[in-house]
Amino acid sequence: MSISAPGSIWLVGCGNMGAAMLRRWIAAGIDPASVTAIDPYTAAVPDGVTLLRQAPADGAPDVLVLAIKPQQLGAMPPLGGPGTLLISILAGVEEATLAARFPVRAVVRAMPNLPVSIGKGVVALHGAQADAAARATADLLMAPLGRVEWLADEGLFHIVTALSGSGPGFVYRFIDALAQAGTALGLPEDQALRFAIATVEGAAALADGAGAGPAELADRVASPGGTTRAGLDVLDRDAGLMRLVRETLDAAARRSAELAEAARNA
Ligand SMILES: NC(=O)C1=CN([C@@H]2O[C@H](COP(=O)(O)OP(=O)(O)OC[C@H]3O[C@@H](n4cnc5c(N)ncnc54)[C@H](O)[C@@H]3O)[C@@H](O)[C@H]2O)C=CC1
Ligand SMILES: O=C(O)[C@@H]1CCC=N1
Repeated sequence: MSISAPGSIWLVGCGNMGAAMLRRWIAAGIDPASVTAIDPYTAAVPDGVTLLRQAPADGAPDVLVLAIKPQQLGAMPPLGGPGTLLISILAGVEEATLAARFPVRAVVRAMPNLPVSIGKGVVALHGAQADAAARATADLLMAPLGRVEWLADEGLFHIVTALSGSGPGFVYRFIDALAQAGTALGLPEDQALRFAIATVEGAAALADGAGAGPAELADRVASPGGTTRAGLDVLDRDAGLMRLVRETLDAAARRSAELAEAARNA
């Protein structure tokens, strides 16, 4: 997929996620000269991208992408102008909070996840006041990052942030657990990790477009009286895995709501 920049872009915060999105945009064909990264600490940006240690005192971009930590919002000057589209990836921080702080034309919230750096991320979008042009620009910028879907309701961001925003972190824990269990049972450590990663990658790829839900796919792996059923019986005992994952998402979603409240009061 090749795209051209929708005008000038200021990327405020070029850490893990900001840099991941930027790398993907450049790979997708956005002219690096159209991007200014603003970050007091980041080590480097891709060739051709302008790096500033603080935001310019005047001027405004066509698109302002906010990728700082939610806790850093209070220190932000009121960037943007009447023609600017603000896209924020800040966990929890609400559109109304952003609109009150930044004098922009439109606000779109986005919740990406780390695999956007290889174009296999998930990006959820919402913009209650965003017009068709703003939504089209957001779609254009997010398309190279992976699966992009608009949310029907801004309140759903807490759940999406827990599921797909934080989700890679939870999946990495599962991969680690698979690998460590394999190692504990006697496999060489590096081989156990390679097999765990390839198993999760292959299982996810197969589930996408398999025409069957994950429960049915699990049954297809589990031969009656076989090894998988013996293992699934452990995961399913007292709905153990289901409960653990539910509590995990609950905790993450609750934290998102706390971040929203803190930003409202910042
Ligand atoms: N890491 C992830 O997987 C995801 C993160 N997010 C959101 O992305 C945002 C950034 O998260 P990360 O990239 O993980 O954090 P990070 O700490 O890696 O990046 C934040 C960047 O902001 C810079 N920064 C600090 N103060 C600044 C200022 N005054 N002006 C400009 N830049 C400043 C820091 O130097 C750093 O490079 C957060 O709001 C988070 O909720 C959303 C989805 C996934
Ligand atoms: O942990 C966080 O707060 C951010 C938001 C989703 C993923 N990372």
